[in-house]
Amino acid sequence: MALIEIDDLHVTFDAKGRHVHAVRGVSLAVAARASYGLVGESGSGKSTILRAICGMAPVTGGEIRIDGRAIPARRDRAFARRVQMVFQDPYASLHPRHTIDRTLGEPLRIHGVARGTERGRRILRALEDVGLDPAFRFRFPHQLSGGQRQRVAIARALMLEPEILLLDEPTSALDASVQAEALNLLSRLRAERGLTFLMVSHDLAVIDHMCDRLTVMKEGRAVEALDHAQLARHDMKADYTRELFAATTERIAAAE
Ligand SMILES: Nc1ncnc2c1ncn2[C@@H]1O[C@H](COP(=O)(O)OP(=O)(O)OP(=O)(O)O)[C@@H](O)[C@H]1O
Repeated sequence: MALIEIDDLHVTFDAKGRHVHAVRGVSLAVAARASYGLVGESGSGKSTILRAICGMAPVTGGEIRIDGRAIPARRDRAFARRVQMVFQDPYASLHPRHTIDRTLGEPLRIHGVARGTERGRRILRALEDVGLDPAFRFRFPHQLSGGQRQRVAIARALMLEPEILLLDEPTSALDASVQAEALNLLSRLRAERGLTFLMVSHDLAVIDHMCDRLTVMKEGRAVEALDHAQLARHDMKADYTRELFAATTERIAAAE
């Protein structure tokens, strides 16, 4: 059985008289310890799928299951301990007036795990795990580079030792070299901790590098699901996937 199962998911936003059917019957299954990608152009509904899993988007049809169980309508503490999300923009997702110590300590405090010196030890270990010097502990987000801030966001997501990370364009706000380092860090952490990733990117090259399986999204629908080997063989059925692949190959060739 897959760890994450999404079955005929629909998400519909009704805002200011506008009716947006953002996700239109998407199904997918993510095996435990796998890394699964969602790729597609802007507005295709990728982020909305991650938000729906976290209870941050209105599900109007279908079901999401984790370990065979429908996720609770109100995502409870137990859910937060299993599933965490990392957002694209670490500056927006970190509180500007909280030190890194406070940011990393917050999940522990809320969940009542590790107090006093043990909490401090966990914070230092979390910094080390994402390759940040202990000196960063009492700094503020504006004193860090974009790559360092995203490492803090990753560390925060891992504080409660979740099984699943939902990654929404986790590196697209970063420069190319910093992006590669952050992707390598995520891959290493996944291997070391046996994490399961569901990762969104508009960049097929990123998804190809990171994921063993992917779904291509367009206008709220899943166009096609492929595994790594099919992608390598260019074994794709949909014209849209082929176009996306050709555009990525051209971009990489132009950059080299
Ligand atoms: N809170 C919201 N209220 C109204 N419409 C929304 C909301 N969030 C997303 N949408 C709409 O849902 C559609 C899918 O958006 P979504 O952010 O999931 O796309 P995406 O593929 O992740 O693209 P991007 O990379 O640009 O975020 C878009 O048309 C978007 O405008």
